[in-house]
Amino acid sequence: MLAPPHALNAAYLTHFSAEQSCLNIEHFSLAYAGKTALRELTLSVPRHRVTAFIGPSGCGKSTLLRAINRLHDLNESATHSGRIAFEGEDIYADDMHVSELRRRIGMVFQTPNPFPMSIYENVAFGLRLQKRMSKRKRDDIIEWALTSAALWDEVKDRLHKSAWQLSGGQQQRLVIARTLAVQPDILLLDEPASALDPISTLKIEELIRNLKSQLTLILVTHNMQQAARVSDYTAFLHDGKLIEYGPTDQVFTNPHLQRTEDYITGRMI
Ligand SMILES: Nc1ncnc2c1ncn2[C@@H]1O[C@H](COP(=O)(O)OP(=O)(O)OP(=O)(O)O)[C@@H](O)[C@H]1O
Repeated sequence: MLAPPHALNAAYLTHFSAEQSCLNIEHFSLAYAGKTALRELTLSVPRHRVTAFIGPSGCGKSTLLRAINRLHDLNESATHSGRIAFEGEDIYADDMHVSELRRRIGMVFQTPNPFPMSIYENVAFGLRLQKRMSKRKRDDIIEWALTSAALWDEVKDRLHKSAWQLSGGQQQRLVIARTLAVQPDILLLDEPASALDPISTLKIEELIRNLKSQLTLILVTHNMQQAARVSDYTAFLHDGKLIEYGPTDQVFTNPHLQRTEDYITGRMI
């Protein structure tokens, strides 16, 4: 059991201790071509929990998620200050191994993006980098990843068929399986169900709830019901700032701040 969060720096900004959290964002700011997108964010993310980032369009949710995965590295206009520490290590340190960081912190995007290859090869993709792995071991991991992504039963008889023959919802679960196969510690999900039908969306939500026994999840969503259904903690961002952060039940039923309530009840879009 996770101990209750402690050391609140303000009643509406929950803070987790170093033992409770795997990711610590400290005074992190980011600008695109000098235009500020994130302002002095300080936030810690608890292990084996689902944390939702919510807020109006343009508030910086995806920018923050991409910063955690160092996806701004190739964008010369993006500049940042402050620190993001993963298990105590500064992810922007000069000696950080970025591909290893991205193995340990996987990311799934809004639109399913399976590679143009078979279902099996999609999940095997990251494992092929580990040259010494036997086929038997690789097959076991592929079955485990597809089972964890709640897809195994639907694809076990057609593993060598093209991934593009799957439905959109199945493709998104395949992408999650591909990410899980390399055994990340954190899974970042950027509106993973927004392109899917309601039934596929519910499957992804169930999957998210089940996966937290294995890893830590961070979910960006526009869908308030989805955040309420799947997350344990919710961070509300507005205009690049962290406004309120706390247990999802509390943020949704009894928020501390009027601005949070206005957003959750649809009075602020
Ligand atoms: N690559 C980029 N170059 C320049 N500005 C960007 C870039 N990406 C995002 N922005 C700007 O940064 C701000 C935050 O955008 P971001 O996409 O992170 O917000 P968001 O909360 O995820 O929005 P949405 O919910 O609409 O996806 C916005 O003003 C956006 O226009």
